[in-house]
Amino acid sequence: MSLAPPAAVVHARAPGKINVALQVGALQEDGYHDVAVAYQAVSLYEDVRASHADGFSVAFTGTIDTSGVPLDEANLAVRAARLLAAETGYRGGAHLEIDKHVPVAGGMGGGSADAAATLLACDALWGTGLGREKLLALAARLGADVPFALTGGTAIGTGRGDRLSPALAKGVFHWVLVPAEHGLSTPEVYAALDEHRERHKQDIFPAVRAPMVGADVLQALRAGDPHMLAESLGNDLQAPALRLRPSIAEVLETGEASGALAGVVSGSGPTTAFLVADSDAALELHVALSASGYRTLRVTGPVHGARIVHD
Ligand SMILES: C[C@](O)(CO)[C@H](O)COP(=O)(O)OP(=O)(O)OC[C@H]1O[C@@H](n2ccc(N)nc2=O)[C@H](O)[C@@H]1O
Ligand SMILES: Nc1ncnc2c1ncn2[C@@H]1O[C@H](COP(=O)(O)OP(=O)(O)OP(=O)(O)O)[C@@H](O)[C@H]1O
Repeated sequence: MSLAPPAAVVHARAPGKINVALQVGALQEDGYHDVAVAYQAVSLYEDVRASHADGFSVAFTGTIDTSGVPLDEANLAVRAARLLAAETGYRGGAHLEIDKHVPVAGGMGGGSADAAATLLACDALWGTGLGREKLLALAARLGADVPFALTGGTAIGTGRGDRLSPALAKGVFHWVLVPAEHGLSTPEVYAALDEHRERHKQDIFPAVRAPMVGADVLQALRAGDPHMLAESLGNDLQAPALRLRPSIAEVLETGEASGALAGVVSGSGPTTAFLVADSDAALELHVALSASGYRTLRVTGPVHGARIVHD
C-alpha cells in the first residue's frame, strides 16, 4: 500500500463572529479587561491556503479592501504561522494566501479568523500534528478572539474572552450586517470606555461590576428564539464605539425602524448587526436598508469553527 503524498497546499476556513452579549469589567494590569462574552460564529468566512516556502509571507485575494492590513510580521496570520513553527521546532516556512470576506477592523474578528485558520492549515501542511487542545493554547497567545475562531458555534468567553465554554444553542439565527467603510481600532474603543468610566466614576456604583452573561441570553440561545434574543442583545463597547463614530447611531435607528427585531454593534464595531426573525425578514430588511443607501451582508449563525477544506 502506498501512502498519499503530503499536500502541497492546505486550505482552512474559519468564521467571523458576532458578540450577542458583551460586558466589560475592570481594566487589569496586563492592559486587558475582564470580559464576559456570548459569541456566535456566523457564515462569513476567511479562506486561508498555506503552501510550503522558505520564509513567511502573506497575500490577500478577494474583493475586500485590505490596503490597511500589514503584510509583514505584524500580520496576525504570519504571527500565527511563526508561533506554531517556533513552538514545534519546525524549520521551514509557509506562504499564506487569504481570501478575505470578513470586514477589516469591523469588530467581527476577521484577523482572528485568519490566525485560527492559519494555525490549523500550517499544522496540517507541516505535519506537526499539534491537535486542537495545543492549538487552542497557542490561539490564546495571539489574541482574545482567536480561540473562539477555532472552536466556532456558540460559546461563552470569560477572562480576556479567551476562556471558552460551549453554550447550548438551538436552530438558526438570521442577521443582516451593515459594514462600515472605515474600521475602528479595538484598543481605542476599550480606551474610550475607560475614559468615560474615569470621568463618571463618582456616578458609577459599584465601581465597575463583575462582567457576566445574563440568564436571559443563555435561555434565548437555548430556545433558538430570535424574539427573546432581541430583548437581550447588549454590548458595553457600543456606547464608546458610537462616541468615536457617531454615524453608527443613524444606522441603528434606520435598521430598527425598517423591521429589525433589534440591532447591536458587533464587538468593538463599527459593523452593526441586526437580528431578524427569518430569511424572509432578512431579505426585507436588506431591501429597506439598500433603499436607504446602506450596503448589507446577510448571514446566519451559529456555524462551525476553523476547519480543513478538501478542495
Ligand atoms: C472586542 C472583542 O472582539 C470582543 O469579542 C474582543 O474583546 C477583542 O478581541 P481581539 O481583537 O482578539 O483582542 P486582542 O488583539 O487580544 O487585543 C487588542 C487590544 O484590545 C484590548 N482588549 C482586548 C480584549 C480584552 N478582553 N480587553 C481589552 O482591553 C486591549 O487594549 C488589547 O491590547
Ligand atoms: N490577517 C489580518 N487580517 C485583518 N487584520 C489584520 C490582520 N493582521 C493584522 N491585522 C490588523 O489588525 C487590526 C484588526 O483587524 P481585524 O479585522 O481583526 O479587526 P476586528 O474584526 O475589529 O477585530 P476584533 O473584533 O477581534 O477586535 C487591523 O488594524 C488590521 O490592520
